[in-house]
Amino acid sequence: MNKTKRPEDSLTIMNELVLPNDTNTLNNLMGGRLLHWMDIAAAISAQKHCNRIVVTASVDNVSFKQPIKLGDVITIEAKVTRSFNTSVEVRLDVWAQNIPSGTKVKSNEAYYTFVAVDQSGRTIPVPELKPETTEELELFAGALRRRQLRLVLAGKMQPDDAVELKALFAKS
Ligand SMILES: CC(=O)SCCNC(=O)CCNC(=O)[C@H](O)C(C)(C)COP(=O)(O)OP(=O)(O)OC[C@H]1O[C@@H](n2cnc3c(N)ncnc32)[C@H](O)[C@@H]1OP(=O)(O)O
Repeated sequence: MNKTKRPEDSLTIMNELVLPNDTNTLNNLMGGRLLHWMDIAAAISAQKHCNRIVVTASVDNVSFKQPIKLGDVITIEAKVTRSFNTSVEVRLDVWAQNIPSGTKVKSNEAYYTFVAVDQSGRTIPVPELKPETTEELELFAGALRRRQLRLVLAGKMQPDDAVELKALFAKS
């Protein structure tokens, strides 16, 4: 059976320079280009955890808080937060750095879900994840609720079965 992994084992850091071909007419990074880079970084991270081919199953809400400008350096950090049966959740943090002015701002956060598949596209089990730090334990706990929310929204889980998610809204 698959060996247990740590979140650190899947850490992936990707850098990209925003070039003219990546921007709109206001010289801002196109959202679709950033989502593409995020998908690649997250897929590499999921593959490091699974040691398998992975496919993107879903992308949670990604908000663009402020424009990223031409010439900025994008840093995308991706790490697996939790594994389930055949799927893993990957968290992404994105920063935009303007090297001449010395500024670096957090621009995006997101969660992507990947499913491990064999050469025929059949889903296969993934290794267990053992969180270690306080932050990793918090992300691990939250991953169960985020999974329930995305599966309910995708019509793949009955709301009544989303026990941990519903508990968030229960009156004490
Ligand atoms: C890196 C890339 O960009 S790859 C290219 C883009 N992605 C693709 O082409 C993927 C196309 N989609 C597929 O191949 C299929 O829908 C799959 C493999 C993702 C899921 O197949 P399904 O037949 O729905 O499989 P099934 O219902 O058995 O679920 C398998 C796993 O997917 C998860 N899953 C299915 N749909 C979703 C969803 N919308 N969101 C999150 N997880 C999902 C399930 O929870 C399950 O995880 P678990 O085994 O850990 O509990």
